[in-house]
Amino acid sequence: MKNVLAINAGSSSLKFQLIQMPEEKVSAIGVIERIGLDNSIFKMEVNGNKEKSISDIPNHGVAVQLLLKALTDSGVIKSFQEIDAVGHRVVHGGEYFSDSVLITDEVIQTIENVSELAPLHNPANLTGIRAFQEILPDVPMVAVFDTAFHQSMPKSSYLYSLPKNYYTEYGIRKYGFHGTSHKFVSERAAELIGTPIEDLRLITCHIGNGASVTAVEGGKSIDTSMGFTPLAGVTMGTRSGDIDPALIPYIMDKTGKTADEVVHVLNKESGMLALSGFSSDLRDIEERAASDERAELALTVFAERIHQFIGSYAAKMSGVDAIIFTAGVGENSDVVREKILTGLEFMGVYWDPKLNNVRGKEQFINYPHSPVKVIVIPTNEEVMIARDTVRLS
Ligand SMILES: Nc1ncnc2c1ncn2[C@@H]1O[C@H](COP(=O)(O)OP(=O)(O)O)[C@@H](O)[C@H]1O
Ligand SMILES: CC(=O)OP(=O)(O)O
Ligand SMILES: [Mg+2]
Repeated sequence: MKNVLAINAGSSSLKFQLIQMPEEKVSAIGVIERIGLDNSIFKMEVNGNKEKSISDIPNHGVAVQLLLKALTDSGVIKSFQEIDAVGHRVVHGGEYFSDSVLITDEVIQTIENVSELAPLHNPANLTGIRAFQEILPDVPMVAVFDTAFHQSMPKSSYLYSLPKNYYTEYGIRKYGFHGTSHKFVSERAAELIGTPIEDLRLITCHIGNGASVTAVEGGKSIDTSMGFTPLAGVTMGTRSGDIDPALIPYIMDKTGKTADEVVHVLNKESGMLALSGFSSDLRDIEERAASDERAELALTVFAERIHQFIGSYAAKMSGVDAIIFTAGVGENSDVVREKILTGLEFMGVYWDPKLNNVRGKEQFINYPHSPVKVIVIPTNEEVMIARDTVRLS
């Protein structure tokens, strides 16, 4: 048996799960938020017991120390020595990684080199890796990339229609993200359907705060809605998704903002937050939709973009065997799923409103006679991280 710690480090947060492998049993789960601010929050759940504490956690190094101390204090492990390996989510691996990898100095250098491509995510991931290296120098660590699963995309999907040297000199291309989740739910869908994944055409919809849709043919990602960065594709919580690129200089001109400031607006002040005018959180928006026109319109835009991607990927694969919904919204919102699926009957999608009334658990929501299956599958990026960590450490 091995104890694997799966880490998802953000700029101001650190999510963790301690997982017993190969049983895939979660022995502790938690999150540290507001790192670097005052009143940082530490939350952990062990065997159904929840604990929460507030203190100032100035950096990720201190957060890691606190996390390890909490794990030993709670008795899940007796000492740090019982942690056999640590797996880290790394958002951007560029074209260097088509699989997870054991972390070496060279790997860290490469992740650092591609940080420019994901300035919101990679530096935070690296901070997490370094903090663990310092405290657990002899424990093997593995990096699991959001981009890896999408490295199978053909050139025709990942090349932008731009001068060739932009790709060859600057690495400008579509990379795609949430790959760990798209891979997890496609493998699980094949198991549930009972058909080898090699024989399936799947469309996986990861709809959380960040959202992306992927075409998975024969178990491989062949196209995905996010792009060079996680800003592209469908409308998200605070991200615009696809817009006309000519808007950027136009907005700069009209508002006096710099390019960086406009990109910040597109990442943090757009999407559902901008459309609804009050929240990026889907629960808030659903609650008000009946009485608030802007909230209802936000829901419609959100669902319509995903609906269109499904049509486009079905065209690309000359058909689809199953559509999969996952992540916070995909797993929980029958309202959004209904809006996305309505009107897809022309391509053989027949879904049952009764079965669609489901939250947070695996369920087929199509009628038995539907040629296209529709499945809700809770994602589990952490267990994927733990599996790869065991395989590579
Ligand atoms: N029961 C629910 N009904 C509707 N939406 C939900 C529900 N639970 C969570 N969500 C939505 O899921 C989103 C967060 O998804 P999540 O996958 O946790 O995002 P991320 O990992 O990107 O932070 C939020 O918009 C939240 O409102
Ligand atoms: C890559 C990405 O968009 O991740 P998240 O949804 O966690 O923000
Ligand atoms: Mg997520």
